[in-house]
Amino acid sequence: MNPLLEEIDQVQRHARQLHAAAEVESALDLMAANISAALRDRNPLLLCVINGGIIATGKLLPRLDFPLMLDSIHASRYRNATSGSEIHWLFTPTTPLAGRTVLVIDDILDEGHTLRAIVDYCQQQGAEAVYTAALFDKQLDEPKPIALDFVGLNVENHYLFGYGMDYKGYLRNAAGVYACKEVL
Ligand SMILES: O=P(O)(O)OC[C@H]1O[C@H](OP(=O)(O)OP(=O)(O)O)[C@H](O)[C@@H]1O
Ligand code: HPA
Repeated sequence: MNPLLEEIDQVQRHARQLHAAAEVESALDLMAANISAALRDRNPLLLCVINGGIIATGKLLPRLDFPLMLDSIHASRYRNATSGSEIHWLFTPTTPLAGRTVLVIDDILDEGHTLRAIVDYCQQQGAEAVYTAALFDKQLDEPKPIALDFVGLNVENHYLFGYGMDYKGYLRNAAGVYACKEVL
């Protein structure tokens, strides 16, 4: 077998499930209700943070029954690795942000540098208000440079995969939240 696929298989087989799909789906329901209450009358522009935010965004959209627009932004800090470095901007939204209420949607807030940079970018583009949502907020001991307006679940401090979160580019499609076994 391809050595990377073999590693992915090992990681998946040794991983520990932290949250089952049903729990994440209930968290999405609650998140959508909170987003609706806050943004129903704001004609918001939703920004999906590619790649990780695709599942969170795709699952939230049909739960929101008010006028909204969708665009995306691609900022990557991990680039298929398990620790972050500098942010690479791969593309920015084509929809003008000036004067808009923007809701940035991602899979996970980890150290918070990616979301901080995206919010700064939206503000520099003249957005009137910028809200943030992530399906998961990793519980760290250190303070983060940004807090979420809408969050699904608080998650333990491990390297995770599933519901959009990847291990070396794979396992985003896992239907649950899994912690990789720590390599000591
Ligand atoms: O809070 P931080 O420590 O900045 O990490 C969170 C970011 O890291 C992941 O993206 P990644 O850079 O792995 O790109 P991806 O979306 O393609 O997975 C995730 O989707 C968030 O955007
Ligand atoms: O725990 C994580 N898993 C996957 N991608 C991530 N990006 C930041 N933290 C994580």
